Order: sequence, then structure tokens, then C-alpha cells
Amino acid sequence: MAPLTTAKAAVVVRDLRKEYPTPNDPLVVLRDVNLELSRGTPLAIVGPSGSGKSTLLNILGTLDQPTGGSFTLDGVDPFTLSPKDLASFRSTKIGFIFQDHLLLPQLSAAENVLVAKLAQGKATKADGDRARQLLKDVGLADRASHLPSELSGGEQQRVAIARAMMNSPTLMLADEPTGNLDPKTAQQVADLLFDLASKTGSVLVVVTHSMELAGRFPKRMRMQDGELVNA
Ligand SMILES: Nc1ncnc2c1ncn2[C@@H]1O[C@H](COP(=O)(O)OP(=O)(O)OP(=O)(O)O)[C@@H](O)[C@H]1O
Repeated sequence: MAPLTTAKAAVVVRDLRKEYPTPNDPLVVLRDVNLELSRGTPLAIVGPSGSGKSTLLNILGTLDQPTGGSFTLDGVDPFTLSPKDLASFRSTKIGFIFQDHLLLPQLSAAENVLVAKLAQGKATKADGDRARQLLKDVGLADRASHLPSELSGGEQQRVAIARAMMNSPTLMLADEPTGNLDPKTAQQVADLLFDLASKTGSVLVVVTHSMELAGRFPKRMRMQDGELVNA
């Protein structure tokens, strides 16, 4: 049985389980995952291919539902929310950074940072100012009007980081954020992630195969046999 919840933990995962039906026995990907993270505790999750890292990240991102156990973010169980409330919870509480940054090719860097607000049809002047400040924070003040195709891979990933920060999320989830970058750019992007997460107090969770990236985290865990263990 997992220990009792710590009141100040932003992320609390208890006995989390995820299984997929198969014609025979179900495939159990997450067996018994427990995790507690407070603001300012960056975590790297490592583990072999197929061990369930992305599955866990998708559940923390509320993109997928567990089949057992519980997950709360800022004290809220997102899976009890209506689809509309869940979408709003996700967009305000969670920022995503993927290996393939998934920028919209027809939008400028600044519009990509603002995309969640534009999709809601209500980007205010203050939102525009924040997007510009974020682009400045990631070192791209002079690239705000560039299209993704006019930016390097590292620059595109920095735009994706600024986009993830737009709503000052409680939780920043990154799946192989430096996977497609050369070593020097990867280091710059990792530095930026740390800086921004510590500046904003977001909980940063990164899934990576890179031991170099994982080695920089104060807290590292490994997915092993469906459980998270200290690495
Ligand atoms: N929708 C699904 N239906 C059935 N099985 C799935 C589904 N999604 C993932 N799996 C299985 O769950 C297991 C864990 O997958 P997951 O993508 O979480 O692993 P991972 O640790 O992120 O791997 P990698 O490092 O290669 O990205 C794999 O065996 C995968 O085949």
C-alpha cells in the first residue's frame, strides 16, 4: 500500500495501473506506479523501449486513462471531469513538449506560442505580450514572425518550449525533448527547460533514453516491470 498523500505535492500517483485487452491475458503495461512530485522537483524517467514510459506520460497528460489506481494534479482527479472541463484543465495545468515539436507549419513562431489562446478565439494583448516575452526568454525575440520552416530544429524546439509555458502550467511533460538535436543544441535546450521550470515553479517530468540528459536531473526513476523504481 502506498504512503499517505503529502498535502503539498502537486502530482500524486497511487497504485496506478494500465492494461490493454488482448485475445488472451491482458497486457499489463503499468502495474503499480507510485509517484509524488512537488513544484521545483524535476524528474527524469528512463527505461527500456516498451517499458511504459510514454504510457505513463500520456496518463499524466490526461491524454489516456488508467485502468486502476489514481492520479491527482493540484488535488484534482482529472478523470472525474467532464470532457469540456478536462480539456480546459489540461490546457491550463499541463504543458507538453514532444520530440517532434509539432508546430503548426502555417503559423509564425509567435502564433504557435499563442496557439491555445487563438484556438479559444480569445488572444488578448496581454497574451500577445506574454508570448513575445516567452520567445525572448527562449532567445528567439528576433524570430517571432518566422514560420517553423524558417527556423532550425533547435529553434523550433525552443518555440515548442515557449508554447508549453504559455499558460504557466503546473506540470510540464516532455517526451525525448532533445532526441532530434545535435549534442550542443540538446544541451542548450535542456538548460532552457531547467531554467524555465525552476523560474516558473512547474513540475518538469522528462522521459528520455539519453543518460546524459537524465544525469542532469536531481531525481531519476526507471520504469521496470510496470513499476517506477529509483534509478
Ligand atoms: N493502444 C495500445 N494497445 C495495446 N498495446 C499498447 C498500446 N499502446 C502501447 N502499447 C504497448 O504498451 C507497451 C508500452 O509502450 P510505451 O509506448 O509506453 O513504451 P515506452 O517505454 O515509451 O517505449 P519507447 O521508449 O520505445 O518509446 C508496449 O509494449 C506497447 O506495445
